[in-house]
Amino acid sequence: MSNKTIAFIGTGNMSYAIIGGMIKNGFAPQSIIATNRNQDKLAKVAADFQVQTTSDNNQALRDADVIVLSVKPQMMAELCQSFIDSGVDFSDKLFISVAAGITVARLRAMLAQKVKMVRCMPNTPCLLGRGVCGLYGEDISCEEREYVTKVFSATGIATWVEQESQINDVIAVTGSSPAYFFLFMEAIEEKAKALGFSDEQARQLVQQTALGAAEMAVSQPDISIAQLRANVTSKGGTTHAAVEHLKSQHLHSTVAGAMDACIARAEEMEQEI
Ligand SMILES: NC(=O)C1=CN([C@@H]2O[C@H](COP(=O)(O)OP(=O)(O)OC[C@H]3O[C@@H](n4cnc5c(N)ncnc54)[C@H](O)[C@@H]3O)[C@@H](O)[C@H]2O)C=CC1
Ligand SMILES: O=C(O)[C@@H]1CCC=N1
Repeated sequence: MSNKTIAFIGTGNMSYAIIGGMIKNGFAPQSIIATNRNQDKLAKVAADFQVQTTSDNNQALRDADVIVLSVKPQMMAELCQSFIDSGVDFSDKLFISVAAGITVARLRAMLAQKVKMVRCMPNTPCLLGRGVCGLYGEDISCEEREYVTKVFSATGIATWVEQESQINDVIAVTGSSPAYFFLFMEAIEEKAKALGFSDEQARQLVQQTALGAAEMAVSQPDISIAQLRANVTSKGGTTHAAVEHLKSQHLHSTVAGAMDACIARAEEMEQEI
């Protein structure tokens, strides 16, 4: 299975990141096909990673053993219908969907076949090999599970969940959460500029601090994140004042509410799409 060809159908932000992680971690470019309707996007992925590219999804469907469905959820039904219309026999292919809010049952209905199916919930740091992917599979062999684990381990941490509903929890915890961190960084950057730092300084200061904080957590797994925060917080000092303000504004419940909203939206999409 590890010699298989894998095709990414709709290579936008997310698939570009997964392909980048795979290439960085030793997957052969010739074993990867990227498709897109947009020629500029195909040219970029070809130039950056030397993978095969085509705007012909049906050709990719025919040539690959593993098909990664990575268009926006709203485009999925149309894409699946085009596969059916192509006449290509895809009954024995392994499908992987990275789409939020579309269940295995719905994907199989769209493809009009009970295909082997994995749902994967990745995040964009896959590009750097620092991603997290939640995985859930139905009717896949041990060998296929191993292959999928190998692909997504190349992009960071890959973890299987037992229940499909847990994929929505993964979206809230890791799929969408890079955006929460970026939003926090944006807020600090904006205030740094208001305090008079240049755009370049503000960007450098915020990104280096975010990186440093993340590396502190990663390099000291025995120290809780709460303790790392406490270590910055001198009694009666400046950080204490800042943290108390954030707490008074209900930061924890705001974040929990955001994650609940994320899950609720995924559940809503499951009904809509
Ligand atoms: N961006 C993210 O952080 C994450 C995205 N996802 C999922 O990944 C999927 C893709 O999201 P993004 O990459 O952000 O979107 P995107 O819009 O960047 O990429 C989708 C690409 O598909 C292309 N496309 C659309 N229809 C096509 C067709 N019929 N044939 C060939 N190409 C076609 C578009 O030109 C576009 O470049 C979504 O289903 C989303 O739920 C999952 C986890 C994280
Ligand atoms: O916003 C979205 O719907 C996708 C899924 C997780 C991250 N981006």
